[in-house]
Amino acid sequence: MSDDSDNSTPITHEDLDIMRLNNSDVTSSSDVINPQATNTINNGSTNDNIQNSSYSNSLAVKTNIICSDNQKSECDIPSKNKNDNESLDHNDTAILISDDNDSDWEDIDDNDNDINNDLLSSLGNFLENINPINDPPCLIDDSDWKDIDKNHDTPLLNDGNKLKNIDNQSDTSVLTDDNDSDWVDIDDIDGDNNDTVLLSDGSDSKDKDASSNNSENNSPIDPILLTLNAEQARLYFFMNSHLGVKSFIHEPSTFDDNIVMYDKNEIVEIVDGRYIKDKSFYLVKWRNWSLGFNTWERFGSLYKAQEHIFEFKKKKHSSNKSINIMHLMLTRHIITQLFELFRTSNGLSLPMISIEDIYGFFNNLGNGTEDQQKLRKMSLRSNLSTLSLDFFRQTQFRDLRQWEININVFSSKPKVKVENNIDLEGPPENFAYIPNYTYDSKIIIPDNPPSGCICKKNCLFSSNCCNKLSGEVNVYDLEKNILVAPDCPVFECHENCKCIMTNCFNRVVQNGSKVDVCIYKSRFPGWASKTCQNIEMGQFVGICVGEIITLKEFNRRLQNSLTSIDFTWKLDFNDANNFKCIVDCTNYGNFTRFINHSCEANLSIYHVWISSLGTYFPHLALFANRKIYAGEQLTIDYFINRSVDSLKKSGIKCQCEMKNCKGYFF
Ligand SMILES: C[S@@+](CC[C@H](N)C(=O)[O-])C[C@H]1O[C@@H](n2cnc3c(N)ncnc32)[C@H](O)[C@@H]1O
Repeated sequence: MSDDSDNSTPITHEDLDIMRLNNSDVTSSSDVINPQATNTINNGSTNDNIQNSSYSNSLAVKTNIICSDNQKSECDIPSKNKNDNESLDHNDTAILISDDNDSDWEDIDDNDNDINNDLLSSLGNFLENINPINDPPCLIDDSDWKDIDKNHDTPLLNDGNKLKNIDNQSDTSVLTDDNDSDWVDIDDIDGDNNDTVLLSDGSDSKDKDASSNNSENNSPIDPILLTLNAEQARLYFFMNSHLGVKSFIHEPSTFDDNIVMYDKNEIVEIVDGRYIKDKSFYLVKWRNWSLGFNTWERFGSLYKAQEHIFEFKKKKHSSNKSINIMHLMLTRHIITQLFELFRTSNGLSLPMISIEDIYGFFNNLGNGTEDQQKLRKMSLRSNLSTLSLDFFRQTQFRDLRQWEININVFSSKPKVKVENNIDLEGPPENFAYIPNYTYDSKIIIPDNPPSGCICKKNCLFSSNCCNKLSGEVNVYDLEKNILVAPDCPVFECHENCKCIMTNCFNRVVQNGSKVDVCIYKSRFPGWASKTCQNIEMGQFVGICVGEIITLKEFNRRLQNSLTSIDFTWKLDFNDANNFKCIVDCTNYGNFTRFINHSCEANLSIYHVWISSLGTYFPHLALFANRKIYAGEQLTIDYFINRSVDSLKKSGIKCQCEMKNCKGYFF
């Protein structure tokens, strides 16, 4: 591999200046590419890879968990496939059924009666029994929350000490002032712990009957209910309507004696804020934690991060999205502990907790010694948090599973799996999986190459073949692995060649990749791609597809924050200053869009021409530059020609963790 090769690299900050200078009208380009538009529908693709939380039979909730805040383990090991022969049709409605040991996706509209009919009928009864007029909705909708920006809004606490126990006895609460943001005494002597009902006006209503009229009654039924299976719906309803559960949101964490106070440097920003019965909650985006770890935290926990709250209030962009009580049961601290505690090599394995068990806890909360009561409360809190996590985990599985099905509709082979055993994030938003380049009508790509080779057979050792343009007799070996270096252009045979298409040794990229891959969540840096099988050195792995856009369009997107240089590739070859188009993978792409950078990458980018010889429109094809083993993360060197000094300018730390890491990213 030549050091001075200038293979396609992501757009860099330096490039941006060049592009702005070069930003002449490129829309009239007559260069052409001919994407292989073979969108084969992959019926019956079953992907067993998405792991479900598997329940054990026992109620095995652990409390007093001592874990570090950082997740140490990362599940990069490819998960075991279950031997499930049953296929889901794309038209089938899939739901998740939990059984003793495992959870499988089942076809609920098949005829084989293998669904748990009791669950379905109880779901039916449950949904029928919700009377939108008389019954309270399951969700705490926005009417429960006040605008946090009013003048009487949360005053910031003056003194962190106030967050400690105020009477050195069993009280867990702190109170600050009359107006706002106060922690309620959860073990006060008047015994009204379970009395509090959350009302839209913020006032308490003691011992209110769940079915009586109140201001929540006019809220519509949350549509999420209609997407749940019976168990999920039962849990969802229980958690969001049980008065005892609601009262728990007033309590400081019972995992710890003291409130967990996060450091301001752990926080990127506050993205949302709500009031619930005079308590302030803020949705936090954590540094080095992905969106799947955004959590609602109480003001007290954010005491040391008040400047982020100021920033948030300045922006005043509180969203009106509904949240439910289960979100409030899951602080980052708790999610981290539960992930640490229940992680297996295949994902999370959460214990089975029934609603009846929870009732048992509630009924016995006041019994026994003080220590026993405290322990029960901690166990209850732990159980409620685990139930909440399991709920979100299951809805996450459903969403990821749907994404996986959608992806495989477009790829006949290989199968692309999707996995997230790291956090609660679902499929990336605003991203569509595509099998090939996409571009609008401004970009004209002729697809009829003027001439082809006249080889009689398979183009092996033929000095008159298209591959001669590459300067080599053979670009690919007998196994169809690449022989040349990345700085060598590759010209494959095409439709105007005389060779026998099925036997030709000079057609590899156009026939597609044979590698099964997995898009998965890694601890750092977010989504990634890995291989599910061994890959030979030189083997073709995939093409970087996305939207082909002009420089003008690219600049427009950049200015409007519609794209980022991190997700774009220049379509240049050996001339970084001479390119007309860019591949933007921000919103459209395939698994290559999730490939992270490594200073010792295992994939190299090649420029491959097939039906179009237009200079500016090569395919960006990825080939293995060494043997890659099943389960290994796939990586590209984004900055192959960049010096450490030029990378340093960005100040962004590279997270590839390789021995020869250049240290910086972009
Ligand atoms: C093409 S995307 C790769 C997928 C990305 N990890 C995600 O979650 O969508 C490139 C982005 O991933 C992150 N990234 C990839 N490799 C990295 C590395 N070695 N060090 C730090 N960040 C990296 C950066 O945020 C970069 O903007």
